[in-house]
Amino acid sequence: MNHRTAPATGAAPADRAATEAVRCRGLDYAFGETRAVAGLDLSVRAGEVFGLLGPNGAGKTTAIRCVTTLLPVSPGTVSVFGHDAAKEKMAVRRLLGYVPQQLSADAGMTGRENVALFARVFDVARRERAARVAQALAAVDLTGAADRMAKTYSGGMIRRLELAQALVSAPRLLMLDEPTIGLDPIARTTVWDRITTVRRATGMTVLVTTHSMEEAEQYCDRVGLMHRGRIHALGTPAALRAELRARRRTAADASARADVLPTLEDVFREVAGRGLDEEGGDFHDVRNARHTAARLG
Ligand SMILES: Nc1ncnc2c1ncn2[C@@H]1O[C@H](COP(=O)(O)OP(=O)(O)OP(=O)(O)O)[C@@H](O)[C@H]1O
Repeated sequence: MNHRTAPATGAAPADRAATEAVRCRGLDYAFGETRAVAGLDLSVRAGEVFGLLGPNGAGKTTAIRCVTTLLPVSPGTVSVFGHDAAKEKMAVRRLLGYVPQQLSADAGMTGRENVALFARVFDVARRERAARVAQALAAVDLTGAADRMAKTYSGGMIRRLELAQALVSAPRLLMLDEPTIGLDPIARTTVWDRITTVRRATGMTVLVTTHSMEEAEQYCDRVGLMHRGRIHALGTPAALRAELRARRRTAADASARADVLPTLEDVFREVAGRGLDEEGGDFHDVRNARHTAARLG
């Protein structure tokens, strides 16, 4: 196993607050007998796009929900830009925008009303609200459809609407749980284009969970491979692939594959071992639709 930690680990707490957007140490979370997160150590650097990858049930959503303060942190510690998620919940919530897996837009309201609701919930100053709502809708290319009911939107538009809801409070940390699940390739690209553009303009940090190796390679600065509640490998996609090739060469792997640059999926399979096949799971997304749970907001 190759588990590297971010350089910020040894920094003084004040420096960390500026350079480390998310810091989890020894995070554990269990649903009854199921230990969903099991001693998670994770550092997300300020300004990066960090991808949390892993098969179904790896614990990604549970870990993200601990960072959002929606689930309690115990045992372990979680901080967001230096604010403790257990002790300073409101300070943490003010710093982040969260796009959950579950649908969070209300079909019976217009796009603008949906975003305005989030602006109120997230305490955007009343006199700034209309402008900020318009700005968030423009950032996701929904200005033209803003006054239509959300029930008339396509899946891709709904996802962009949810992105606008998360962006309206101008978060320093945007957390997205499988943002492109169920979308066609063009809608996926559009969602990522919008995320990338806003990040470039604002310098916000992005923490995303995904099953898509292609998206991780293309859009994430670093990825953490999560399996059974912990990160098992961490680095840039290119570094992780190069390291696996080096390991195969060192192991005097006689097969031709020792010369071929492995894919990110190869890295994951090596990290997770044979457990994936034995459990009948797969690294690929086994769902092609999103959960339709009650609205979050
Ligand atoms: N509300 C819950 N009650 C009971 N068990 C849960 C609950 N939520 C998650 N779990 C269990 O915790 C484990 C981790 O689930 P989690 O949703 O965090 O994984 P994940 O990596 O996000 O998976 P996916 O890729 O399918 O979204 C799984 O075994 C899951 O069955």
